[in-house]
Amino acid sequence: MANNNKIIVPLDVPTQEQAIALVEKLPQVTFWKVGLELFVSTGSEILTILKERQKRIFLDLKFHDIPNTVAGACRAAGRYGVDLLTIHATAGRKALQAAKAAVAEGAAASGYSPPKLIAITLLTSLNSRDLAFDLKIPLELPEYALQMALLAQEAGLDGAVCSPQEVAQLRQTCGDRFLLVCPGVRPKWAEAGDQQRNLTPAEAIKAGADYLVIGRPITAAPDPVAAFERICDEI
Ligand SMILES: O=C(O)c1cc(=O)[nH]c(=O)n1[C@@H]1O[C@H](COP(=O)(O)O)[C@@H](O)[C@H]1O
Repeated sequence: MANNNKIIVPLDVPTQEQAIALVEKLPQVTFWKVGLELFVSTGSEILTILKERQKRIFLDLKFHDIPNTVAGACRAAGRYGVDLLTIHATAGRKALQAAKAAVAEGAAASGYSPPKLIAITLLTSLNSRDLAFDLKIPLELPEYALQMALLAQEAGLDGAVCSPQEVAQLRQTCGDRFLLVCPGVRPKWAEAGDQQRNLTPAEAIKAGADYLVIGRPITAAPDPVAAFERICDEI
C-alpha cells in the first residue's frame, strides 16, 4: 500500500464548506474521517460528497450504548457505504456482537459491503493516571488496552483503535488479520496537544499499525500539503 493510503485525515471542522475546502486542498489524501463534530453539525451529506469523489471514509461516531440502541445505530450507519465504523469496546460483549450483526444487515439492505467495525480500546487522550485514579481501573494501561482489543476480537469485530504505544503488543496477540488503527500519532516537529500516548508516524507503522489517523499536524500546519507529504516520506 502506498504511504499516502495509510494516513486517514480527520475532517474535524464544524461546516461542510470547511470540510470540502480541506478535501480540495489535499487531493493526495485518499482516506478521510468524518467524526462527531462534522456529523452532528451537518449530517450525512458529507458522506455522499466524499463517495462522489471516490474517497474512502472512516465514520467515527464511537457508539456506546445498550445492545438494542447500538444495533439500531449500526444498522443505519451500515447503509451509508462507509469503510470503517467505530464503537467503544466498553459497550460490552453483547453490544459488540449486536453491532457487528446490525452493520451487516444495514449494508446488505443498501447493497454495500459492510464497513469494518472497529473498537475503541482506550482513548489516546487518557494516560495511566486517568485510568487508575479517575476511571478506577486497576489494570496497567497496556494490559487494559489489550483486554479491550481481545474482547472486540472475540465478539467478532474487525479490529481496534489504539495508541501507537500499544500497537505492537496488540499486533502480536491479535494477529495480522486484525485491523489496527492508531490516532495519537505525532511527527517530531508537531505539537502533542491533547494526545497523551504518542509515537511518530514511522514508529507507529513499524510497530504494526495498518492505518494512522493524523489531524492537526496536517490540517493546522501552515502548509498542509507539505506536512502531509513530509509524513508520507517519513513513513
Ligand atoms: O477514533 C478515533 O479516531 C480516535 C480515537 C482515539 O482514541 N483518539 C483520537 O484522537 N481519535 C481521533 O483521532 C483524531 C486525532 O486528531 P489529531 O489529534 O488532530 O491528530 C481525532 O479526530 C480524534 O477524534
